Amino acid sequence: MEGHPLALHDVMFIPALVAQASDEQNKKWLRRAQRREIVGCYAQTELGHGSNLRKLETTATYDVSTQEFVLHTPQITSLKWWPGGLGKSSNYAVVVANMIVKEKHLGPHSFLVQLRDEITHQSLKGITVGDIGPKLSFNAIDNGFLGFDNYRIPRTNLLMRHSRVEPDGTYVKPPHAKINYSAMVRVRSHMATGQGNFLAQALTIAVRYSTVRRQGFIESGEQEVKVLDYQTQQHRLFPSIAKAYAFTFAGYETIRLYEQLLKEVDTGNVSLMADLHALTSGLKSVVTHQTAQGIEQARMACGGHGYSQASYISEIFGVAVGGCTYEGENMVMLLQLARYLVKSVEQIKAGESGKLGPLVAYLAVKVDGVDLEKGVEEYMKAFQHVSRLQTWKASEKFLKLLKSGEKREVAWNKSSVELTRASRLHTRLYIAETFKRSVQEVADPRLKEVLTDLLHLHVNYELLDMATYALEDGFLSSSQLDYVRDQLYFYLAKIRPNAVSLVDSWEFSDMQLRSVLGRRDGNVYENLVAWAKASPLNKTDVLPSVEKYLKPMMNSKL
Ligand SMILES: CCCCCCCC/C=C\CCCCCCC/C=C/C(=O)SCCNC(=O)CCNC(=O)[C@H](O)C(C)(C)COP(=O)(O)OP(=O)(O)OC[C@H]1O[C@@H](n2cnc3c(N)ncnc32)[C@H](O)[C@@H]1OP(=O)(O)O
Ligand SMILES: Cc1cc2nc3c(=O)[nH]c(=O)nc-3n(C[C@H](O)[C@H](O)[C@H](O)COP(=O)(O)OP(=O)(O)OC[C@H]3O[C@@H](n4cnc5c(N)ncnc54)[C@H](O)[C@@H]3O)c2cc1C
Repeated sequence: MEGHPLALHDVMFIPALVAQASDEQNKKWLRRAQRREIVGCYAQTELGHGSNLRKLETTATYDVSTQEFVLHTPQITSLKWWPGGLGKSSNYAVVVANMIVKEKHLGPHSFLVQLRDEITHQSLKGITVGDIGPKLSFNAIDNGFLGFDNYRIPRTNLLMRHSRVEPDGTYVKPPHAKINYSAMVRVRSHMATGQGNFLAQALTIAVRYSTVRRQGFIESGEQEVKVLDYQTQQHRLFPSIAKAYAFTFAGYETIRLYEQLLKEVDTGNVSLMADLHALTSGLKSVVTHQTAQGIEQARMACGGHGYSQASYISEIFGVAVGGCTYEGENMVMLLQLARYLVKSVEQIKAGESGKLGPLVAYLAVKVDGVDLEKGVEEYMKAFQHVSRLQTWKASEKFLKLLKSGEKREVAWNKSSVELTRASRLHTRLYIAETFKRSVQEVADPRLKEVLTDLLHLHVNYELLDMATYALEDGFLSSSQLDYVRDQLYFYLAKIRPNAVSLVDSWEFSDMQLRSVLGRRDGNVYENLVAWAKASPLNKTDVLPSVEKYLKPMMNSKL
């Protein structure tokens, strides 16, 4: 859970080679990387810039006389900073640098760069590399810094699957300007399943513990109740169980789309790139945020013992919450999706609704009202309505500011909170729709029934959470919201008997969970005592600090 120093080798280094190095280059590098003869990382972020890639400062200047690129770190803010596995483990890196050929700045490009000697592992001359120090979590990963002092690499170390620099310095452009961002798009495509998994771990711990923990009464005179029987506890945990399933289903879809994109790009078709970028930008942001919230609620649902490291939930939280920042800070990525939404609105206004992609076609179709009692399809229409309403409002705000003479960037900034709201609603619609589609496809009737309950819980919880938007223009009445609330409480109670099975079905082993509270056998109290006794502070009855500090204080006459 704390991460693995070679994680980025598998998660980004190899995928970057697969997607961006030419077949010829990969004959040399890929097999070696796959066999782990070389260990790599993905070095893009710098001390001064992470979000705004166009301002990366590391330069790769082509020297036509030697047919080499000269990598250089011009100032302190240009140091690579954060890449996982860079500090101590990697001897190679895919380095993203601003490429300069014949004095022309050609923007960020990826290079394979050797950092350390393959035998001694010592850093090479011209390279400064090290670890950035302890972090909130992920402390088994050596996130690192890296500087170049006019460090030379062969021309052929530019990853040349999509763009090239010929020996004479002729630049051959890629088929899409952002194709070099593919390693990030890949991780973003996988993040919904990855985060769903983190949320699932925390929920397994909290739900299991909530059936062991007895405290208080619902009806007087009986045995104290399992805390999972409280409606508030169910409300804290069950909507997140639904989300963990929903994120996993949505993630399967984005992984499939990414694989499709890879194949299409190889045949020169880059048409899916904009759609997938918009989709994964929004999904990564919403899923990481809701996962962090869900894990924190799971921790609190375990009361005092949730705060102990014996719960292990704090470590899961630390790792998962990193996802709000890495692979694009959430606000920045929500605004990427917002660009796509605003463009869609502009298309509709220009009478080109027919050209809209399937995920945004609903923006052009108005619905007057819904009958929620008819079922999930009507909820989908309600989600579409709130997303459409907010997307149009935010877009109109931006377009009006533009029309009034504001500069594009200023108008964008003044509309940005509203735009991020639109992106979230659009993404939550997508999650609900993929959840619905996935449940409909389940063949086993008993499984389908339980998952359908979770789906109903999800749509009621989500709609209630978006109620302000739905009430704003009178689309939903307050009596409809009362119906949504009643449904929500109905499904909380209906799911209760299946709650443990729903988390057990994720099949985490005790070794994976590392939680005293979430043990499969439920022997929480005995093991909490054993865990506490094993604490380093309990190795001796009297600590050295007693002689050193406590006694002088206690014996002092002052
Ligand atoms: C087996 C798989 C494993 C995966 C597991 C993951 C699950 C988690 C589980 C465990 C975790 C263990 C490991 C953790 C790993 C953590 C590793 C972390 C790594 C990193 O963080 S790497 C660094 C990531 N950095 C970023 O993400 C930077 C964010 N910034 C950007 O991406 C860009 O700067 C930008 C997109 C914000 C803006 O780019 P730019 O300035 O160049 O472009 P704009 O002017 O804004 O837009 C112009 C135009 O381009 C379009 N565009 C932008 N990007 C793309 C793209 N990628 N594809 C297609 N199109 C793109 C943009 O939409 C604009 O279009 P329009 O003009 O609007 O049409
Ligand atoms: C655990 C972890 C692992 C990482 N691993 C890697 C790795 O392997 N390789 C790698 O290269 N990098 C890695 N990173 C770096 C990571 O990708 C960046 O930190 C991330 O992209 C955010 O960029 P930043 O740090 O520049 O944030 P900043 O952009 O400085 O964000 C600060 C604030 O400014 C806001 N902001 C910035 N730009 C805008 C804008 N245009 N509009 C509105 N608000 C804005 C943000 O929303 C945020 O609130 C890792 C980071 C972490 C935490």
